[in-house]
Amino acid sequence: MIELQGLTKRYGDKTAVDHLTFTVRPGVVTGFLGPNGAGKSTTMRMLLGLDTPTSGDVRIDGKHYAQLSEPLKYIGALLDAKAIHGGRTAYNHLLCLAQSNRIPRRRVDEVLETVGLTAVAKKRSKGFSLGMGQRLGIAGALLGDPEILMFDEPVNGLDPEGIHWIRNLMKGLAAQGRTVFVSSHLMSEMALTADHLIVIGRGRLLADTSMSEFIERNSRSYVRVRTPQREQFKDAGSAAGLTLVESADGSFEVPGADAAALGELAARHQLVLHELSPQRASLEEAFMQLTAESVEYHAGGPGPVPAGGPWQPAGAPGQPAPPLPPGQVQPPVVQPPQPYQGQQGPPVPPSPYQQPYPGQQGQQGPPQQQPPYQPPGQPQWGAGWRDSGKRKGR
Ligand SMILES: Nc1ncnc2c1ncn2[C@@H]1O[C@H](COP(=O)(O)OP(=O)(O)OP(=O)(O)O)[C@@H](O)[C@H]1O
Repeated sequence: MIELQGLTKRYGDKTAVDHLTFTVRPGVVTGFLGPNGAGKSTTMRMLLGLDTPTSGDVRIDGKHYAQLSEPLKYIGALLDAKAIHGGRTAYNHLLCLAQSNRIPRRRVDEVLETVGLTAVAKKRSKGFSLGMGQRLGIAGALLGDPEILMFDEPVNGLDPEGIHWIRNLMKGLAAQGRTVFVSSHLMSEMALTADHLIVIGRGRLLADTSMSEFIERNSRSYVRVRTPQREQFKDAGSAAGLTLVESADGSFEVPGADAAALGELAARHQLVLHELSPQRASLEEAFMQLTAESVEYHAGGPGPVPAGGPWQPAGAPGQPAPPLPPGQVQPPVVQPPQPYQGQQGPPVPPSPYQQPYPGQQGQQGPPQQQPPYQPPGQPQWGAGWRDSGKRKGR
């Protein structure tokens, strides 16, 4: 578990992290989102003791990072894939990490196999592509078989197969009851991976809620209707007290409507429908809606949220988001995460360790959104050396 209490970091006049209080719980993948410069990396650095908080506190399983002996056995992190000694081979890089935390040498081979880098283990990392560097960073995070894993933009530079692999890896680690905290700008990927979301903007907490609640609260749902009898449908809808918004493509958007009721309305008036589909915003749309006021670095051209566009915050249908006074942010949306699956959920699947990533040795990847690696009877790596008393400081 990771706990932040009033965590604040100032660099001169700049407040990078502003009184952040939240808890990252085990058993779920928690996504950490925010626009560029929101303070995600600074928060993660403070967690690992790489930056000192100006005020507030951050703890890992109740301890400060500096209090952990052999910290790789508690928390594994990938912050910057390029932050490695380029002259070292992948194997030696991991061996150095392992030896500094009294992790057995055989574990290096295991994590290299897990991330699919065995074939290049003896190559210097300075020749690695971005994706290979990411894999090496992930291997380092997994090295100590920690209960807490933290990844800053882990899919950066990974090919589609690699993205699929890391998604399943993270879900599998969470399903084992571990704490998985991951930042990403790839909203489509986050939507597939994270169960819970922490969203920050300009260093402040904007939301701490489940994925579904986040999308529901920060977007508007509607039903799309397409009919060749547009005028008759308009009349029938108006008579029923519905608001019909005509789209440029000729379809109607009916906010707050129930698709079944609309179908029955059309049937009563003997109207032909070519489409009747409930629409829900994507995570990306909900994210842009919530963080619109917090974006510091805009590209040229129109802003990130279409003014008066179809997506409006929940509770204000048909109205653009009201501007906030300077220096203020929306009150955070805070909802407790789902119960720890390790306690109340289905049995925890075996460790993914020792399984090469999909594509290695011609293996097929597991189906999307399924726990990834379920080799029956596969021993969980780490149990041996942990039980033999080598794990210190717990
Ligand atoms: N060492 C530093 N000195 C001064 N300012 C810093 C330092 N590190 C970060 N900042 C500033 O703090 C703010 C937060 O930066 P941070 O890198 O944590 O954001 P981020 O959410 O990780 O952004 P991105 O998504 O672009 O990686 C930014 O305005 C950044 O310029």
